Amino acid sequence: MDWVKRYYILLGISNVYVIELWLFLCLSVYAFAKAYRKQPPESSKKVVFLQQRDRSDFLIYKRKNISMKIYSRAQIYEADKVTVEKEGIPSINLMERAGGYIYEWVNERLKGGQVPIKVFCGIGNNGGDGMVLARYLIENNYNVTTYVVNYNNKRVPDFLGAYDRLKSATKNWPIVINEGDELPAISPQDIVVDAIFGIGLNRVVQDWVKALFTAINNSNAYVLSIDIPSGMYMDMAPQEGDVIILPRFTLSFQAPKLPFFLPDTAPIMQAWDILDIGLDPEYLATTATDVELIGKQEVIQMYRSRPQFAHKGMFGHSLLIGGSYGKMGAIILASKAAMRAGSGMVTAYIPQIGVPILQTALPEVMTETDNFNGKVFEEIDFQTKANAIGIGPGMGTDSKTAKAMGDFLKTQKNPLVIDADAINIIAAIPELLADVPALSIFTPHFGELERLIGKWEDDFDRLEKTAKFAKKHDIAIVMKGAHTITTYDMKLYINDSGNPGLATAGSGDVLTGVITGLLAQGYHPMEAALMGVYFHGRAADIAINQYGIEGLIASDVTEFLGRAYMDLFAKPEQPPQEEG
Ligand SMILES: NC(=O)C1=CN([C@@H]2O[C@H](COP(=O)(O)OP(=O)(O)OC[C@H]3O[C@@H](n4cnc5c(N)ncnc54)[C@H](OP(=O)(O)O)[C@@H]3O)[C@@H](O)[C@H]2O)[C@@H](O)CC1
Ligand SMILES: Nc1ncnc2c1ncn2[C@@H]1O[C@H](COP(=O)(O)OP(=O)(O)O)[C@@H](O)[C@H]1O
Ligand SMILES: [K+]
Repeated sequence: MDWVKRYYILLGISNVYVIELWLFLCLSVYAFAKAYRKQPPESSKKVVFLQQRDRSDFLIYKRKNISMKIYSRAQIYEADKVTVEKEGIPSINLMERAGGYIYEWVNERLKGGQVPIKVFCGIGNNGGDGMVLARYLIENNYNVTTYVVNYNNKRVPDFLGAYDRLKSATKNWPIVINEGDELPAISPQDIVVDAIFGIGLNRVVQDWVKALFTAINNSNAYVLSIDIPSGMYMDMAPQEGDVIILPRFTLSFQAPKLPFFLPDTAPIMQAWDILDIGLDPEYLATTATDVELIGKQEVIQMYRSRPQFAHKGMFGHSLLIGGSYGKMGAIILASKAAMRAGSGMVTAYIPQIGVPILQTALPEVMTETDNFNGKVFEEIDFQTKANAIGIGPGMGTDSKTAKAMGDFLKTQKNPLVIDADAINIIAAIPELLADVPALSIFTPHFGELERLIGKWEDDFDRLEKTAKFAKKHDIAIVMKGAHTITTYDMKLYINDSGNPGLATAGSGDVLTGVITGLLAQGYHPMEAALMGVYFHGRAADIAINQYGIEGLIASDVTEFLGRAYMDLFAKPEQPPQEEG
């Protein structure tokens, strides 16, 4: 190594050990500087993971202390704009931040593992996020191939900026895929990052891009979608022939998107999480949205605790009207649920034939009956001074009952809870709607809803038609199902609790009782509706720990209502402390 010696002599240093030490120090400084340059921005330490898996086969997500609004596309773009203006940063810095957060998320899980990662980027800002992620991965020695899916010649400036930064950081330049090119081979061992389309997708995707989506879906690779699965629209239902990327996981920025909760698209979302990318908190907090997610934090704000010297007269008298020969169980379920929801007193108004059944089943509940000895109601006339009335469970749609209900509605001024056959009667005789008190709460499942408002084309059409119907008649409509959505005054409230165990006979009757019981306690009808739906779902979420999803029956939900209340203020479980 003559050249090394000559170099030492040039520097006037003869002691070879000192030289080695000097070389070692230089190399260390260089390595440290290089490693430091690779770190994602400091702000990315604030990554917030909002959800976690409760069961591996069925996912129930929990959110941390964050109030969830569901923003429109225009509002997200505005949040973006306000954030960069307020922070005085170029918009590409926000993209860097978002890409840095995703990198952290991936790195925490892969810990440097050499799985082949294929990052597919579009040419918009979603593609830009993918480019930033790819650069961090490459700089940190992951095994990455980056692709540009060239579906449009309008490459946006921040995408181009991120593209240039990637090209100057590595010789490993992205492979551009154009229409007609052979699609890359994807193996089941790959990780695919889907940054092709984000919330900007606004029309049907070209066929060759659909073919790429299909290849990704058929590859069996682990797919991570950025912000929203490519091919899923933010504000409209999938169109005939659409292909949507099917991710194992979606990392969505700042807040969930509406299609994550709708029956046509939610099943695609195997699992998802929210990344807080630091959009302006003031804008997020003060912007009113048409859609909100209702979970524990929102319900805590509505909940009123009981004073020490409380007596039953302070918590209202619920009247549940329903039941018929063979269907007395429905009104029993509703009445008991009203008691468990905290109603001070409960009376069931039932046909005479049901009195012994109800009195045997529920000692706490009083009964009133009509003056006829039939199997169904022939009149609805009672003495009970009720604070809230729920009507419909098990009532039947006999013409005599329908006539009795019409007469009853004419006498009512306060909001009612209207369920099951009471909805069916109104759907069959729409003139009755004129006599329904303002702010009454209808609780239809999809079949009852269709009878009430007519057919719909898809989820978005259903939401719009239902919201308009509710607005026109000044009522609230609780669209029951997975992620029950309640609408009033053109706003939508998505429930965040519940599980498929609730798909069992009588669980809707329980919900009617819960909402009526809350209304009787003096909650505003919208509070009663939103809290009722939440508690009902939460009780079921707790109950399945004991009964399992298949084993859950409606009365179990009632039994666990108290636990759902207690859970409002339960401390979150602490993860086990690591030793050492
Ligand atoms: N605040 C945040 O949350 C932040 C969000 N960020 C990220 O930005 C993403 C949204 O980006 P984006 O607006 O550029 O849209 P993106 O989805 O990349 O699509 C690109 C363009 O494609 C076009 N286009 C639409 N449909 C088409 C079709 N079928 N076939 C062909 N072209 C079609 C359409 O343009 P058009 O042709 O209609 O003018 C569209 O603009 C967002 O999801 C998130 O990842 C972060 O970077 C920073 C903070
Ligand atoms: N897959 C599901 N996930 C969450 N909740 C569900 C699911 N299926 C049904 N539910 C809930 O269970 C209840 C069913 O009500 P309904 O169909 O009226 O039952 P029933 O007529 O038997 O009383 C509703 O509150 C609905 O939101
Ligand atoms: K995407």
